[in-house]
Formats: sequence, structure tokens, C-alpha cells
Amino acid sequence: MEQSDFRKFEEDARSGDIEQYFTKTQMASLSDYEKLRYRNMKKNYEMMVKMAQKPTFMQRSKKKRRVKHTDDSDSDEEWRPSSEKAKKSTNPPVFKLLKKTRKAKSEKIEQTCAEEKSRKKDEENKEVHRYPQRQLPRTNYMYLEVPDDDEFIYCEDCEREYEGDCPVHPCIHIYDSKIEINCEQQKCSTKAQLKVRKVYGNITRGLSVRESRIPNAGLGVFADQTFQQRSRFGPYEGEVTTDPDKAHSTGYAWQIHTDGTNSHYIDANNKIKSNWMRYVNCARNEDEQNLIAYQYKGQIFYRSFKDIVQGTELLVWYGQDYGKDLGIDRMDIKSLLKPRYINGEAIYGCPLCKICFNSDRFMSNHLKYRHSTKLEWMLNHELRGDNSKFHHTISHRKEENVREKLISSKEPDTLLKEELPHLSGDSLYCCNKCSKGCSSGQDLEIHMKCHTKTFTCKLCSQQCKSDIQLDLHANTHKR
Ligand SMILES: C[S@@+](CC[C@H](N)C(=O)[O-])C[C@H]1O[C@@H](n2cnc3c(N)ncnc32)[C@H](O)[C@@H]1O
Repeated sequence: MEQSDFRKFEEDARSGDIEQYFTKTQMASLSDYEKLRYRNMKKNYEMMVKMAQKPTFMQRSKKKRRVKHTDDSDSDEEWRPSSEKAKKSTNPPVFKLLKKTRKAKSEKIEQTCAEEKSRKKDEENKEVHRYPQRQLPRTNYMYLEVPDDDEFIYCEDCEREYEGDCPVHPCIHIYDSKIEINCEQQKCSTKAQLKVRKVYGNITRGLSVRESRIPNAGLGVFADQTFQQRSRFGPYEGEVTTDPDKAHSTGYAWQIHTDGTNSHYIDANNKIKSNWMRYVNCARNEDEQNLIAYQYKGQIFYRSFKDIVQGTELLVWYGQDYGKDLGIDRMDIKSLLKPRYINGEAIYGCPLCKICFNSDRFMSNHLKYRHSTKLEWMLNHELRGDNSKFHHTISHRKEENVREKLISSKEPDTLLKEELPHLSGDSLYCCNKCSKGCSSGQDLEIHMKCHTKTFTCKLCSQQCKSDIQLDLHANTHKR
């Protein structure tokens, strides 16, 4: 560096003098470079202090300026040796300010520390409670893993439940269109029109509301086009209520079950808050019934289990209790499925052919597929009051009752031989496919395996255990 440049540089640096911090002899012993270095150090220090202070004091700049009026060397305060500081301690605002700042900072730090501590403590406490807390959602995980029953839909064709729709026999969802029920009713009879005018809401295209064919039932819903089997309507709309009395009094409420218990009702009494499904009447017998109501994910849907031809009234079964209230006493198939207990095992005896099953499912399938005509006929005649056959059923049931009493009063071993002779020895378990009798449930299961046909894919000769599996497999070829 040239001597002239150095002088200029020294002049600039002199702005912050260092003489006050050294004795005369100390100063005399310092070289020019050392002096310059100390000045630079002081300048750097001042600059750093300013930079550090800037964000904190932005809001207080006015105050600071006011302070500057009383003392113009506030920035020197920090750098000055402690003895000097004591002398100049008449400069409280800056000092205070800094102290305040530090205090504020330390307060802030203390506060942060306290917060941190309490957070840690909380966390520690949480750690302590971790296990009980974990146990709570575990129940929920279970629910997630094992969904509620109403997540399953029974497929009549496959005779099994699926989580959601059957992949092979899915339902066709019929959506509600934004057609006002009133508009659909222009061509109705005058009497019906009067009633229909009171009807509100939207209806599905292809359906209309008019006077029911059931005497004194009021309005009903009719198909203006053919709806094929597995047409799904819904959900049933209405107000949610938990008041059973209110729900029961209206006559438009479906009960919703959650986790196997009655949880609430969907009440369609209010016409504004409901849809056309409120007008579907109750079937008086199996023959005229074309819809089944089912709960899926907390909602009620109606599904056609047979083709509904044009002009037919849509009819659903409201359930045994409501049916009885309407004067409909349809024989409850469930009552036919009541088991008898032998050796602690439930035995389901067919009331029509005396074959026994070890599960109500086999039994109901047997009734459905072996005796559907006979059963329907029996149920219908019972409802129509066909006395001759009705008496036969009654007497048959009476005999059963007597036998049941006998059964319960005797030792299980003798029962099998004496009271149930039709069971051919001790063959209690009958196959619902071929009626073969088996001596135990286990034997029956082994036997059932012989009915498992293999289904071969024509395209790749893949062997499938069922026609459903084959259909699913065939889809992979389509892809
Ligand atoms: C859900 S509402 C059905 C729509 C009703 N028909 C209407 O006009 O608003 C149920 C009521 O319809 C009548 N109902 C339904 N099915 C019936 C049946 N099979 N026999 C007699 N009345 C019936 C009863 O008055 C019952 O309380």
C-alpha cells in the first residue's frame, strides 16, 4: 500500500478514535498498523452492534433518536471498558434499552425454555399415557379391519356376501332425476291427481306416484318402464332422528343399525326433506313383493330381486312388526329357521321335508332352492286364508311343538334314535346340495368339497374353483 493511501485510510479509520482506551505510554508503544487495527476492530464492533440491534429496535427508533438528543455517543457504551462505563452510566436509556433488550431477550429465552420444559414435561406425561391412549384407537383400527355388517351386500346369485357389490352380479344403480313428482302425474285420474298435487320432491325417471292398487293404502310408486332384476334405488331420504316414539308415530321411518345396535332412524315424514321412496308401500305377500330393503353404509336402499315390468307397483317388505301393524301376517321365514339344540349343537330341521342342517344358512338355501314354490304357495295360502292347507300347516307345527317338548325332556342320545327317525340313524348333518346325511359337521364339510367343481378357462385352461372365480379370471383376458 502506498504511504498516501495508507494516510487516507488512517483518516477514515480515525472516525472512531481509540486513544481513550489506552494510556499515553501504551499509545506511544503502538505502531501505526496496530492503531489502525484497533480502530478497525472498534469500527467492526460498532457495525456489528448496530446490525444486531436493528431488527429488535425497529419499532423504537423514535425513542432511540430521542435518547440521542441527550447523549450522542450511545453506540460507545458497550465497547467501553467497565471503569469508563461506570463514569458514563448517566446514559440510562441506552443502557436500559440494551439491558431491557437483553432482559427481554433473556425473558424471552426463559419463557421459551419454560415452554420447552413444559412441552417436554407434557411429552413425558404423554409418554406415560401412551399405552392407554393407544388402546383407544385400537378399537377403531379393528373397525377398519373388520367393517360393519352394513358394508356387506348379499348376492342372491352367488349366495354369499361381498364387501360392496358382487363383482359378477353388480346392481344397476338407478339415480334420482330432478323430475318433480307433480309433473309426472298429469295423465292421472282426477281423484289421484287431487292427491298427487300434495306430493313434493323428485322422482327417478321411469317411475311415477299414483294411487296404490292396495286398497286404502294411499299413494304408491309404479314402474312406467321395465326395471331389470338387481336395480338399486336410493338412498331413502329423510330426517335423522333418535327419538323412537317420533319415528314410530310417523310410519315413514327406517331404523338404522350401527355395530349391531339400533342407532337412529331416517324419517321421511317430512315431504320436503324426503324423496319418492317414502311412497313405496308394503308387500302383502312374497308374490307381489319385488323390492328388498337393505342397509348399506348407514343408508337404506331398495333393490329389485326380480324384473319389475312396466305398470307394476313397487312393493317392499317393511318388516314383521310393521307388517303386523298393517294387518299383514306373513309367515316369517325366520321362525321356520328356529334351531333345536342337541348335544349343545344347533340343528335346523326343514319343516317341509325333515332334512336337518347344521346352519341356518344351509337351511334357508335349502328352503329357497328345494321348496321355493311349495313355500311360496304355503305362505300365500296362509295369508289368503286357504283354510284346508292352513290347518295342515298349523297341525304340522303343533306336532313339531309336541316333538320339541319330547326332545327337550329326554337324553340327547336317545333323542336321535327315537324322536328323529327320519334322520336315518345318526346322520344329522345333511348336505344342502345332494341331501346326503353326515354324522358330524366336520364330515359334512369334507363331503361338501366333492361338490366343488372346477371351472376351466377356455382361453388359457386355468382351473378355477367356482364360476365366479372363472368370471373374474376371464376379465383379466379382456384387459
Ligand atoms: C311409507 S308409507 C307408504 C306411502 C303411503 N301409501 C302414502 O300415501 O303416503 C306407509 C303407509 O302406507 C300405507 N300402507 C303401505 N302399505 C300398505 C299395505 N300393504 N296395506 C295397507 N296400507 C299400507 C299405510 O298407511 C302405511 O302407514
